[in-house]
Amino acid sequence: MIGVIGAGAWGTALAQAMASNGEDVVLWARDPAVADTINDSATNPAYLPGITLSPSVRATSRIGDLAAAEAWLVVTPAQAMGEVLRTAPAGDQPLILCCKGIEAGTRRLMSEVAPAARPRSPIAVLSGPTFAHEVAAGLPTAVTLACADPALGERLVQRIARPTFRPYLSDDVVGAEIGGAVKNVLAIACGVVAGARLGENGRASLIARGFAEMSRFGRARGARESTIAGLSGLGDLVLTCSSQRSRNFALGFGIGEGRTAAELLGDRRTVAEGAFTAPVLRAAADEAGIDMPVTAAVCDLLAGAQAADVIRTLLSRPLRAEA
Ligand SMILES: NC(=O)c1ccc[n+]([C@@H]2O[C@H](COP(=O)([O-])OP(=O)(O)OC[C@H]3O[C@@H](n4cnc5c(N)ncnc54)[C@H](O)[C@@H]3O)[C@@H](O)[C@H]2O)c1
Ligand SMILES: O=P(O)(O)OC[C@H](O)CO
Repeated sequence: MIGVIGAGAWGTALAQAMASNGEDVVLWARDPAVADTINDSATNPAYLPGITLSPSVRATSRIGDLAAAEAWLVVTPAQAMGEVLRTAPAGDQPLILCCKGIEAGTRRLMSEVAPAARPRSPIAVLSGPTFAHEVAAGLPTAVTLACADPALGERLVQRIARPTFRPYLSDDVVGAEIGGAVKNVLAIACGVVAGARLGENGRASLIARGFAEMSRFGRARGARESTIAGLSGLGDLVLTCSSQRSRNFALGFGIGEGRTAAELLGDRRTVAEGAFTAPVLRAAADEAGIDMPVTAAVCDLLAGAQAADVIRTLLSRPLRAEA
């Protein structure tokens, strides 16, 4: 049996993907009403409308019910992960961390938060181009499964692979996490370009310059170039920077159209992780002397700056060599 912690869009989709071969899945929802609805109707209309869940997905709001699962997929918002893991039942199950973000305040990656909350559990990171609805519908994708222990990583890859869900093994945990966290910030920027009707050229340029930022930050934190250029980095960056289905892109789109970040975030029920990651990323980059102008621009927009002013500032930076 596999446990899934968090019954939002991605947790529910992963539960469905894991259950697609009849595997028993226990899915923890913070809200008892969400767990009841999943068990009563085999749907999660609040977070993943239009998907009928397999009968082998059983939801619970009692986190102790996860004790019997042999591994846990951890799929809470990044800012809540440490707190949720501290309330989970004792044990040494491997944790597959699926949240994409950096903890505010501590500036820790999820792979640093989890062992502090749960020292006996080994960890892996799952990240890549994965819109929840597509994965739940059985459409194909490939992801990075990063684990420092190659034997455990291989075991987990075999355990979670499904015909249309292909994990590629890596030992670069930090690299996999940085791609997932940074692309959310860059997706907000690309959404602004689209919302402000600045054209496809501008969006493609921003993806490439954003990728340069992701690479610089990754290098400084010890990530491998090949990971940043892989599924969890470039793969997810391209996906999230290209579609209104991305919550981060949609947030940026609204800002580009002239609405304020505060107003857009106030309207949200679901998480746009880039809004939390951007200020932490900017602070970490500033401290380390890493140039991240797109990230800084996103922070200014989230703080209420006018899109037109921020775009003008970005475009008037001194010309420089590309590399
Ligand atoms: N949706 C996707 O397509 C997708 C794909 C890959 C990764 N992710 C990542 O997975 C993580 C979860 O995203 P999601 O799409 O499931 O989010 P979501 O907004 O759909 O759902 C968030 C879930 O977390 C719960 N929650 C909110 N605050 C909480 C708290 N303080 N403690 C515990 N639970 C809390 C909510 O009740 C909800 O069940 C994010 O880090 C996201 O970046 C999402
Ligand atoms: O909807 P977003 O922007 O949170 O993106 C979802 C996934 O991370 C895409 O891989």
